[in-house]
Amino acid sequence: MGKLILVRHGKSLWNVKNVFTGWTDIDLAAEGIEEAKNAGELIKSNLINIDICFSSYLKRAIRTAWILLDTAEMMHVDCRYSWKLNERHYGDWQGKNKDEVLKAVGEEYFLSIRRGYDTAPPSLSTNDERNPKFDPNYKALDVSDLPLGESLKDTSKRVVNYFFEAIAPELAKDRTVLISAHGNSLRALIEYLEHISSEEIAKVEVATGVPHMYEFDGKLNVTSHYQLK
Ligand SMILES: O=C(O)[C@H](O)COP(=O)(O)O
Repeated sequence: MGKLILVRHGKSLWNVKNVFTGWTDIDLAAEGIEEAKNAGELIKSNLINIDICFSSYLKRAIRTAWILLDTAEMMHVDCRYSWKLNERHYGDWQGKNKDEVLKAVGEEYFLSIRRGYDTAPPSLSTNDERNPKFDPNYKALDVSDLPLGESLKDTSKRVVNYFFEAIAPELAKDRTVLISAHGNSLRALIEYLEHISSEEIAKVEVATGVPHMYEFDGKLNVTSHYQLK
């Protein structure tokens, strides 16, 4: 079985401003570019050879993958992109400052959405300009597949589904796979891979730009996981 490397994109311009981002296509901040370079240096210094790369459709994850591969001198590596690795859709909270939302809705409700498992944020209305159906990047998709606001459970369904559809077959070919994605889409995958309960996943935070390595047995059970530092 191959190895899996998960990396959350480097800090974006909205991470720096503490704004809910979700599916909003915000680029890396200068600090995020440095984090992606650092992740690439770690891959190189640990003599890891990446065979294939997967990223979400969002430029902060795509650029992180490109910078990482460039720094690791592996720009030839094939990259595949899927909306199913996108960040959790943050519904009507997208574009809003996190501290202001917290103040407006109270801590309990805020945390039930931000770190709870099955509570979704307030949905976008179908005619909201932030609805992904208005974004040409998603024009090939069925509108009924496009979220207007997701819980972690909703996010987990599409991410884990994609893992089995596209990524597990590469691991089965003994390939070393890089996934560049997002705080919550990676929490959803980590919850699945490490058998973390839906209560315990609330405490799991994924730092930006830190490569997480996973090794497996022949049945795709995780045998070890560690962070490159
Ligand atoms: O979409 C976002 O705002 C971030 O990528 C993740 O946000 P969170 O840590 O507030 O869930």
